[in-house]
Amino acid sequence: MTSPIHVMSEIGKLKVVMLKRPDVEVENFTPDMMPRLLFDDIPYLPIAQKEHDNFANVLRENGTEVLYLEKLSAEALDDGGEEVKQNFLQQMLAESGYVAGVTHDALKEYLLSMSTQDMVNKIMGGVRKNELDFVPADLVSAAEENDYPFFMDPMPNLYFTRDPAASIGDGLSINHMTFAARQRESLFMETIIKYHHRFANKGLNVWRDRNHDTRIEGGDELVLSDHVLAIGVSQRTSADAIEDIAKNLFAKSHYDKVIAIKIPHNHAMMHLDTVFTMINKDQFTVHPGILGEGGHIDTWTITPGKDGELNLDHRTDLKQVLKDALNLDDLDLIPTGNGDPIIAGREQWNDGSNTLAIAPGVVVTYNRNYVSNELLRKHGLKVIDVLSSELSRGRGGPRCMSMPLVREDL
Ligand SMILES: NC(=[NH2+])NCCC[C@H](N)C(=O)O
Repeated sequence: MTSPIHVMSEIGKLKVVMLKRPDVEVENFTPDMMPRLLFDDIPYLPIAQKEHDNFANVLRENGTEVLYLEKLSAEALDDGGEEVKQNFLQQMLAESGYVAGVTHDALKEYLLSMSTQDMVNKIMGGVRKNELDFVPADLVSAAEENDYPFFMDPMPNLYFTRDPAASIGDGLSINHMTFAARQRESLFMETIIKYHHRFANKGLNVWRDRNHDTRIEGGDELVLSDHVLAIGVSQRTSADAIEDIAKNLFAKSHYDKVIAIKIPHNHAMMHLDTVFTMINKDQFTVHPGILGEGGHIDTWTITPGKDGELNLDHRTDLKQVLKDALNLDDLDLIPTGNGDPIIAGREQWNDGSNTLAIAPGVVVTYNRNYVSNELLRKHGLKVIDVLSSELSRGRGGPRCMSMPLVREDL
């Protein structure tokens, strides 16, 4: 039997993927909450959903089974039974700021009065104060800022299923994320892996769990082969988390090389996959803006050292580093926006480098990045472009919006 998670590359034919259909969480906030929630605009929900359904259909038409985070989460809680559901809720409330107390109790009662699916959707969508027939009378609540409309914030970034967890080999990392706006997200994946009948007790390896202080996100974790990973040192992933996961992988898996790639620490390029993705055995997209003079960039190739320690090799020629790690004679680095500074900047902002390979040389991209798409076609790739006007407002593209669970081996 194949493992429910099996991902040995970025490009093997995509067999099973997990998505999250955007719902009320992407519009249940005001402009002043946007920076904190990591959004630059508020999507128009009906169109965002249409676009997302288009994305899911494209994947299905190409032979991929599409699973949904929201559905798996509810099923996992039902599979786990009453105690699991109670514990999940306790943890979610604690991470939302309510370890105990009157508000905790009122929220718990409110959420438990719903079906499991409605409860999950409600937690994802956010709980407003005016939904509950309850005004907290304790000092903590009274002393707090009263105008804030939410008891529990919405989680608008959930449709970027790539980030809270990442499939690697026959296992995954469940991530401690950087910003508070996203930290609760990975609790859903932890619950699915532990209790959903499709995943529980199937020998899955958790290479690193969410109980850490150091930060890592799936947008930075790229599976280049069954031996090599690339991980971004970015706004969202810290060097110490990379060392930690490298040590675990070297000790327990067939992975023996991690290429750490340092990218600018900013919102436009928050993850490695916003500036660099693998799309074929010897082809990558790369945003020219991350390469310094002469095309150089800081990379550290990490390999197992003595007594569980790590060896580091610092190099700046990305192309050569990749060629060496993947045993390739040549390699095609395709620049976002064809290298034009205006187009590259604009199309990178709209996730023009954030391609999802669904087979070697076959990629799903946003249709709005037409210059980059045309260039990919010129380089021999099959490009399937999907609708993107509203989805792109969350600052993530097809790779961010998908968590591959099973890919065919190459
Ligand atoms: N893998 C990715 N590039 N994900 C994009 C995530 C975008 C999201 N708004 C965030 O800032 O977290």
